[in-house]
Amino acid sequence: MKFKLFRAPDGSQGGGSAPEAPVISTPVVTHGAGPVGPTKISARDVSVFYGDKQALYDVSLEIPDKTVTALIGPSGCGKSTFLRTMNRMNDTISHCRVTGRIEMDGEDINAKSVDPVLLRARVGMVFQKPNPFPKTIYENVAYGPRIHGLASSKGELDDIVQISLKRAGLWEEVSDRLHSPGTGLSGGQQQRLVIARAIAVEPEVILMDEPCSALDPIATAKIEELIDELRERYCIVIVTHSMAQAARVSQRTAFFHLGRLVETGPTEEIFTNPRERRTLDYITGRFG
Ligand SMILES: Nc1ncnc2c1ncn2[C@@H]1O[C@H](COP(=O)(O)OP(=O)(O)OP(=O)(O)O)[C@@H](O)[C@H]1O
Repeated sequence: MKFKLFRAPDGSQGGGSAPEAPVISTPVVTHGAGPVGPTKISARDVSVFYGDKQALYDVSLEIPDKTVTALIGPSGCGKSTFLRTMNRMNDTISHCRVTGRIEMDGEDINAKSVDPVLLRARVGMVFQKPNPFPKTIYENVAYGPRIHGLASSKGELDDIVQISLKRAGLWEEVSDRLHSPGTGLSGGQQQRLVIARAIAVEPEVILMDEPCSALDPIATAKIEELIDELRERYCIVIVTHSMAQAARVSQRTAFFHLGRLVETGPTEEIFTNPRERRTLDYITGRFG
């Protein structure tokens, strides 16, 4: 599989001169050696505007299946904006306009025929702050399958709830209190509950927007382990401010700066031998 970094017609993506190798002397632990899947999502020349203000400029990026892709870059560079284009969450912001093309499995996700609610079931999202519904643990997970008609009986729904909680690594901790409020769980457990909720509607892609930033180191480690397990089954895209986290959990990394995609590639390469000076400066903490 060959991954391309498409450049804007004026060649402006990237910019700056390539740094000289070797660039980093400290060892970086990555899962980057594993194979990546075929392209799941393909973004071409995607620009996003909030009113008159342009937040993303001609971003073109191929996102592989069965792989964790990390989006990194300084605050305000457009990571979350780009993440939201992949399940049309930007549609919910009235002054937001998206141009360019985003395909999932070769289909234009912005086509008139695509129902955004169904798209968001296929492309689930996990936010920074765990946001369980004010319902029981069981109902948090059962809600989506029920409204999408995925279970034909109570028994089937019970199975979906159990499988989803197991895949999210939470079953052991909650199997004896499924009918207690989801909001009564710890922050890390709530985040895994939210992941179970996303999994329950059989998504193909899971978008994660800084999913560990509200969690302590132990809960963070559990979520990172879970992400590593989930990648066998799903296409995962994670926005993170933590270089260490990007290096630990992802196989591909895309570095954004000032609304542009500067560089993308295998995580190990981005962290040890980036092509662009700006990437090097960011990962070595010179800005951001
Ligand atoms: N709803 C919105 N309305 C107007 N401007 C917005 C909105 N959301 C984001 N922006 C602007 O778009 C730009 C990109 O923001 P975005 O949140 O995508 O960046 P980010 O890289 O995810 O930042 P952070 O790491 O701080 O979350 C910023 O200038 C931000 O102020």
